[in-house]
Amino acid sequence: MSHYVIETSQVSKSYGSVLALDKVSLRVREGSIYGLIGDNGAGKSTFLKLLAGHVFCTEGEIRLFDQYEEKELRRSRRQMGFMIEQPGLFPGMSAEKVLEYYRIQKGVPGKGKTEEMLKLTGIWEKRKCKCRKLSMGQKQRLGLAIAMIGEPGLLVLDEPINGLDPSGIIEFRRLLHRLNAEKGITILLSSHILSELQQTADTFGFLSRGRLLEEITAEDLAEKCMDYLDIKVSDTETFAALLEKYFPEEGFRVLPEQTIQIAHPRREPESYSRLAAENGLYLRGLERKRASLEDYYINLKKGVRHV
Ligand SMILES: Nc1ncnc2c1ncn2[C@@H]1O[C@H](COP(=O)(O)OP(=O)(O)OP(=O)(O)O)[C@@H](O)[C@H]1O
Repeated sequence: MSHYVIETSQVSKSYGSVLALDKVSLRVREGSIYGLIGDNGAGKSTFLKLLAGHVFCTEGEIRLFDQYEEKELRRSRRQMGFMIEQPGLFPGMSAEKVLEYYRIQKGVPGKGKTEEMLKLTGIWEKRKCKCRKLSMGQKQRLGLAIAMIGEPGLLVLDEPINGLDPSGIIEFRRLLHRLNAEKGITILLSSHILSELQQTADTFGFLSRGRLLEEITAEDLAEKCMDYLDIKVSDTETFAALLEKYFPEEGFRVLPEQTIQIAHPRREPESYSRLAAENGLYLRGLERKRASLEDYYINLKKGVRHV
């Protein structure tokens, strides 16, 4: 049975007259990498700050590791690592000293932890470098090391890939996958870079204007963001039989108007038209349709239902 480390129920947050979050009920399964997707101002940071206890909700309930009372929530947060807003990186201090400062501040025993985290996050080589001289990517890594220093079971990262160059993004993504796979850490991260989240997360939550429009697993999303080929053919029954015989691994369904739809086609469109022509069938049309995560999100915001 799935166990959820984060569960919010009908959580709302207003800043004066601005309703930043509107009845958000969201669940993060233990062991997952959850991507919170939303445009600028959608409420992502506010949601993550609520989890961190930096701001409080005006309505609703938050559960962290099954706890919901304020005192217990504070205890739960000690099992969490946060990278929300830039952590205080003292410009004149070395990366190692800064991490050591946070280790002591968090009461984590053993100087060896600092070394371990510097190595784990890939900035060991830069440990003597002053923070002001670190690149953006190195600062992000140090930020992650700070979030990781208490060996949390759950990481909450707000736009962690912001400002990283393409290779930095790839490296950071690999690092997150490693932390998830090898250390079993659950990760909740936000981003407005959809294509990147698509490669990182296994579950998605779409936030728009403070409302959670949908939660969906990567599997279901892949199904809905489908890549398919619509083939209009003179005789669908015969063509279906040909597909079964010659291309048995293709998944297809027969639609109205003499159309056969192939999901995730494995061949180039010409292969299908050739199959039809060689067997005396007349091809009336062939159309490839693809929907990206971007398309999906845009349609979701417009209220378009996906089936
Ligand atoms: N401290 C604050 N005081 C007043 N309004 C705020 C405050 N913080 C956020 N807001 C408003 O709440 C809404 C949600 O903001 P939030 O920062 O949570 O969005 P976001 O999805 O993280 O956006 P971005 O991607 O731009 O960081 C916005 O309309 C914003 O202007």
